[in-house]
Amino acid sequence: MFLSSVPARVLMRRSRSLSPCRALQTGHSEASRFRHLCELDPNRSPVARAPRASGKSVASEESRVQYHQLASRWRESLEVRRSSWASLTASGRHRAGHESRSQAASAAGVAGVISAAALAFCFKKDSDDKVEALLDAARSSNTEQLLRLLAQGVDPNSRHRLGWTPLMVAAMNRQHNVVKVLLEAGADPNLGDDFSSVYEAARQKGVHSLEVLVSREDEFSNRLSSRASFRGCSALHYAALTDDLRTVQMLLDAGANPLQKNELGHTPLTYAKEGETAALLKEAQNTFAEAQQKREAEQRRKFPLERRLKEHIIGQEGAINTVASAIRRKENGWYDEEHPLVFLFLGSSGIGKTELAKQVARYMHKDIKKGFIRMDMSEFQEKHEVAKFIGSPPGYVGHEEGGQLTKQLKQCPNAVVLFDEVDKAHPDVLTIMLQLFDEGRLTDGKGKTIECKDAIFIMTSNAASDEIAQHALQLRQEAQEQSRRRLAENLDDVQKSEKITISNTFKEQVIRPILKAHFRRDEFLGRINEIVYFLPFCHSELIQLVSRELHYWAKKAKQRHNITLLWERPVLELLAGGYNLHYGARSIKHEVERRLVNQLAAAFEQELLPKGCTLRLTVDGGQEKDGAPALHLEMVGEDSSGRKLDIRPPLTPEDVKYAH
Ligand SMILES: Nc1ncnc2c1ncn2[C@@H]1O[C@H](COP(=O)(O)OP(=O)(O)OP(=O)(O)O)[C@@H](O)[C@H]1O
Repeated sequence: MFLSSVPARVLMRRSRSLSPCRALQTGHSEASRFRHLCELDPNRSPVARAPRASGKSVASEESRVQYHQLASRWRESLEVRRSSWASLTASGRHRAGHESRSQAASAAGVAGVISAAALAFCFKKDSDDKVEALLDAARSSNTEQLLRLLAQGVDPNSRHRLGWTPLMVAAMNRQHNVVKVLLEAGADPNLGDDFSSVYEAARQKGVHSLEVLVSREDEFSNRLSSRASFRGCSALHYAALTDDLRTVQMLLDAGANPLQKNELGHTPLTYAKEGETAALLKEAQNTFAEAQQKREAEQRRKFPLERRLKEHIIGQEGAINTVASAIRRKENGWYDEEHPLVFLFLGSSGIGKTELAKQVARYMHKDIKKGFIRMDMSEFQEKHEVAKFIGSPPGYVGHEEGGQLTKQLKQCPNAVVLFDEVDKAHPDVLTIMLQLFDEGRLTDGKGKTIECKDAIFIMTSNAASDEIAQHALQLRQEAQEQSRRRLAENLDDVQKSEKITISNTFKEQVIRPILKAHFRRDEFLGRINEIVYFLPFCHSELIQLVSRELHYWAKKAKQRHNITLLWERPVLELLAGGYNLHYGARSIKHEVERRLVNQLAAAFEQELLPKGCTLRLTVDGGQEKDGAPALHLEMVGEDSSGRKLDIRPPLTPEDVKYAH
């Protein structure tokens, strides 16, 4: 366990003379000098400076000695507490063994529990001790001990309780042999440090910052600033910090990524001094970037974006192909780098416009939270709401808050930005968007400009959705008629008949005038790279949607109640009948909830579903109130026979009578 409470007496002494907090406040306090910590800008080099030789350095040397004496005393007290715990559990184990022979069964049971807990504690303690020993060996360059522990199966990637790994320790302390042994044993050179700063770690672990400081200095390095943040630093960052060319080379040879950024967004090169190490890292960055580009291109070839998108989106093949082609042009450098990519997604509600935008963001960015910005444009219908969009100018209310769009774009200038229901936005907001699309930059209320030429802007609109839906239905009908005629000759054509394409004539003669009327400006439409059409679902797509929804509930039933759900094609057909053109996939979700999930919940409440049972969904001739065939739940027996569940409607006529 960690040092949990620093004795008050010690704390008082420390806080008067050695407090890191005081060092932080005064900057030039005795404490900060004696500890060699250069309290530099925490965003820049976190390496400690060498102590300055001054008249006061004698005093600071005394304090240093005093501090290390205190630290060793805490360490002793920690050891005492550890060993008393161990002896306590050991005696528990012994007593438990003794009692199980001589006392009653109940006592033996209790002792068994205690001994199991003690055993678990001992195992845990043993493995914690081994990790500690490994870290210790890495720091003190005890390769013999290191090899022995690794041979015993201690994970070379295990972490100190404050977050660093043995490889980081070795890199920071220039222990070349240790670095070599650890890399050979499978240590990952790209792991990032979980340790942030002394104060942050103390806050997170709920312990005194002094304890963290002692650990960091004694068990990692005493050459680092306590204020700087180290989260995300890899072994390569630490090797660059100490200007250790040999370790840098070894880590790079073992596959360390020189482009990896820590939490502050710095690569190892940021911390390297000008010279051989920096030159090596620069070269490695170029080589790594080239190799990475090749790998990504290979990945894209093997697993094209279209396929990735189709894993999440049912149907909408035309939309997926249009978007994927535009992104492919951008990724391969076949695009106009002066302008961001702009799409307009058209189609009725619930057919995958938002979902496609989200999937594009997921593909482009690992951090989907920052990489996907969603703006509901119905919130910007009034002229004065422009200020909410990009922030108010100085002197106006809310100036300090900044704008909703600009704030998020600043954090991720190449985000995927979704402008939902764009046709609802005020014309002044559209003017700002036009500037954004045209110039690829935006100036916020504070006069700061954000460059976002690499962003992808997606607008959605329900304008012309009825016309698109009707046109698509008509095309499908025509295609079906045609395939019916061909059916006798060629069966393969039946499936293909569901794929339709919106004609250019329809786009120009029907859609464009509607969009013009909505946006009232040609230049706005002219800045859109692709207008993407989302069509109503065809029958086979509805079946896929229903099937996906049923699998979702089947998984939940299994996980939560260990109930297995089975169904066959007629169930899919029945539920697909609940499709409503105006609500899209949402109507399928509602239909499944209404017909199936409601019944499951009622049966569960009436205790008709024992744990581990198997239920089959069936469709029978009986009709529900709306005239549709009824969906029933059958309990499946061991011989596969089915017994229909008699689920009472939640509100029976008797209930109604009593309610009155
Ligand atoms: N083509 C699709 N494939 C799979 N799921 C879909 C599809 N279309 C819609 N959904 C699901 O339906 C829900 C609503 O979809 P989405 O938010 O994309 O609708 P939308 O077209 O943006 O409509 P709205 O403008 O009403 O938001 C989501 O849960 C989504 O996963």
